[in-house]
Amino acid sequence: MTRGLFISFEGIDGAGKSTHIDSVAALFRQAGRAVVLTREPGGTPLSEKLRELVLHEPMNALTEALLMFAARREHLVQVIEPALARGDVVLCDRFTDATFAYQGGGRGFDWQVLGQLERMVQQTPGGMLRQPDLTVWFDLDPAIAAERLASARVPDKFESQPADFFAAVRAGYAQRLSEMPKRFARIDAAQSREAVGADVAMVIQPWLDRSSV
Ligand SMILES: Nc1ncnc2c1ncn2[C@@H]1O[C@H](COP(=O)(O)OP(=O)(O)O)[C@@H](O)[C@H]1O
Ligand SMILES: Cc1cn([C@H]2C[C@H](O)[C@@H](COP(=O)(O)OP(=O)(O)O)O2)c(=O)[nH]c1=O
Repeated sequence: MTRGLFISFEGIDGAGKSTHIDSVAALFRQAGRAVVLTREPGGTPLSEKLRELVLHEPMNALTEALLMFAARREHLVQVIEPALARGDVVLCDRFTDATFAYQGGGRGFDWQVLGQLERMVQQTPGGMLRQPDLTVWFDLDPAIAAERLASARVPDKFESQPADFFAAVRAGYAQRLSEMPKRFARIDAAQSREAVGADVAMVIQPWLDRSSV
């Protein structure tokens, strides 16, 4: 049976993730794979309710971190683990690196405590720590992301944060990459849409090759 594949997409708000995820899904479908396209916070009816709360209500930093992990636990148990067990490709718009980057880097919440929650929440049925096989990080200067977003949409709780918040979020992503370099692919998201798309296709290619054997 084909092995399941778990890919997450990360970056500060406005870095370009949503622009490219559908084309990655199309590439895997062309290679004959079943694709589950999902997102965090969210991905199940309960987790989507938690998303509404966490993106729109002011709250304490620990409450925010716990709600992110509560939504993630449901998402893992109800959607991600069953899909991987079937051998599907799971493409997830944000996963735990976002919690380290936003709640850890951006809000300054304790990194070690996030690590403890990660180990508790992401334990697989077989007792392993579930992590994405590949994390595509759209790395972008917050000033460029802010310019792109200004004309694009009404900001939510995080998107309306000041530039130094996003500089800290970006540093949080860089820290995660330095801790787990093997699963990360950093994309220079300041390039044109076409160039970013080509880089994304390049980092996906080895996983597509494995899909067609
Ligand atoms: N490479 C790019 N150059 C210029 N604008 C871009 C680029 N990639 C995406 N955008 C635009 O920037 C905005 C944010 O992109 P989006 O994909 O929604 O970001 P994210 O999902 O990471 O928040 C959108 O209006 C999108 O059309
Ligand atoms: C998954 C996750 C997201 N977030 C934040 C990042 C984003 O600002 C917001 C929602 O992400 P996203 O789905 O990228 O928003 P949009 O659909 O508007 O592009 O939640 C966290 O703070 N911690 C987390 O663990």
